[in-house]
Amino acid sequence: MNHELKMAVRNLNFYYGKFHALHDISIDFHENRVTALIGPSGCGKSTLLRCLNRMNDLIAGTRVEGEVILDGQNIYAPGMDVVTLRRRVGMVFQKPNPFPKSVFENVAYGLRVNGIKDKAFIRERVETSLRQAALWEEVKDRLKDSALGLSGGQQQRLCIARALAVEPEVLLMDEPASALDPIATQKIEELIHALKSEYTIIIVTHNMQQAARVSDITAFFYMGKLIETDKTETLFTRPKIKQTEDYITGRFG
Ligand SMILES: Nc1ncnc2c1ncn2[C@@H]1O[C@H](COP(=O)(O)OP(=O)(O)OP(=O)(O)O)[C@@H](O)[C@H]1O
Repeated sequence: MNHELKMAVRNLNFYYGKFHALHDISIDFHENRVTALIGPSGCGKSTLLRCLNRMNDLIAGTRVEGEVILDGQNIYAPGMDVVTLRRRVGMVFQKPNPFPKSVFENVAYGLRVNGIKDKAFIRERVETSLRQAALWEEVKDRLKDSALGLSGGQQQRLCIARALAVEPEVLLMDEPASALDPIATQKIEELIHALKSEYTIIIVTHNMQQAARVSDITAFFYMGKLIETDKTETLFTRPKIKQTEDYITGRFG
């Protein structure tokens, strides 16, 4: 598989008002790799994830310094089209958040927002995305039913299908399985594994076993700082920094 550099964060500082939430973060994300961001609650994992598609722009009083480079282009440079950026860098949230619309319309939504009107194309994208999200077989006979009638695990796979429909290049996942039972969690983890052949995936997780299972690279954060990044196996078996070791052995956090 090709592991070209896809995104590079360079000397990123992030502030919520006066609160300095991320300190001088530099990290690379590669194609066809899953990178897990781990660390105790409040260490800045979700903040960093939201910096990668400028979701934090929506929060008043925030400020960013440094660069996030996507295919060689700084996403914070003036003139960057944020709608295009968010199409290229899709996001799945912690709690499944389908719209109160049909299964079909949930997946078609991003295409319609992007101005696509070709019905046959939309149908094809909806089916392909639902297949990629391993949900097609379960919903193919209920495409017109409300998405709110699906189980929590199905709703989360629907949200993944919705993110995939617009053909993103990078997929950001903020604790995508934390609201799900073990069987639904396993499905999401299998899905992440299958999707990495096509995407660059960055996942925030509280669950260290999950990070160990799904990711190739793990980054450990503590109090807004990136402490250590390594191959997942190395980070969990031979961490180089004491804080990482204390965290993964359960001595704090
Ligand atoms: N909208 C906001 N306004 C002000 N401060 C915020 C906001 N969102 C997050 N913070 C603060 O920024 C810091 C990092 O939060 P963030 O949510 O990124 O951490 P996290 O590592 O993802 O935590 P968790 O694992 O609990 O979700 C925390 O101190 C948090 O209180």
